Amino acid sequence: MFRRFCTSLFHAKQLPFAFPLKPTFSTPRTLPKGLFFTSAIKMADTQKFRSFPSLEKASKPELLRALESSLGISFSSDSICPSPNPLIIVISGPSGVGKDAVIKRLREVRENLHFVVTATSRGMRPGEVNGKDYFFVSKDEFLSMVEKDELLEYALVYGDYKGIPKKQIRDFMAKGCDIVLRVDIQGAETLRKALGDSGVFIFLVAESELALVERLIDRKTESEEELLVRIATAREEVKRVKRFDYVVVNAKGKLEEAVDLVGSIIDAEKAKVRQREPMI
Ligand SMILES: Nc1ncnc2c1ncn2[C@@H]1O[C@H](COP(=O)(O)OP(=O)(O)OP(=O)(O)O)[C@@H](O)[C@H]1O
Repeated sequence: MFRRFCTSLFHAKQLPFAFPLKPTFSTPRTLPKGLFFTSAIKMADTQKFRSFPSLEKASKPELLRALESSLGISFSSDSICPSPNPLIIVISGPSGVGKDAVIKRLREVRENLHFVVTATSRGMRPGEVNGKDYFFVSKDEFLSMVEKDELLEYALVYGDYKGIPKKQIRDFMAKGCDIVLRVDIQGAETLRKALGDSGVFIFLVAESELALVERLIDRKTESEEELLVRIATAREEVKRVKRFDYVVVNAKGKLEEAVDLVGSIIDAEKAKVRQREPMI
């Protein structure tokens, strides 16, 4: 490996174009400047005046010291890439597709995610916990939050206000957490306007329309009328998939696969050279 490194550097001396003076991309995740270029220049000089310990006989620390001394630098054990930016992940999809189910499982299997608790003007129901299920506020308090631009997105749902507090997102992003927002398709569209490309938008779908309808029937939480509305709405909503970044199929009995794919999306976003930069 070391030999290959040296050989390519020696060739680089003869072929200067092999090492462009500037990286060909600019990105928030650039490698530390000078690491390779400085090494290349100094390394080329070293053969003139340094005798190197035998690669076969010298210990690794000896070789490291020799390399540092030859290159005139000391190797840093600091991370080569800066930490990735926190993500804002928006999970959306038609009613009954499994948003809650996916998020519940994601909560169990992944760390460092903050699942945003929505503020609502609706009264607390028995068993609900303030700050866990929702942040319960009065209608006046909610409207004052709207007035002060404290909500990233809000809507009037069946007579009650629901909204996403910006402060909560800011606070958890400052702690290095990724943020997960679970919203309906309309909410996702509003968030897209607010966040643009700085958010990661994931559209959950069932494997087929039939599967989605069966899931809604099995859930047994909707009246006949509600079922009809939800199915009609879902038909329209599926057409909006193009406005999302990713689509994840949550097929019957394959919740785990859907959750794994969401996890992989998060991992891939973390490895992106050009990181998203959420501004809230
Ligand atoms: N992969 C799956 N296979 C089988 N059943 C599933 C799967 N994912 C979710 N379900 C079930 O489908 C039903 C709907 O799921 P869930 O309530 O999570 O949907 P939702 O998208 O959050 O719905 P809504 O937007 O109406 O709240 C639930 O009974 C859930 O347990």
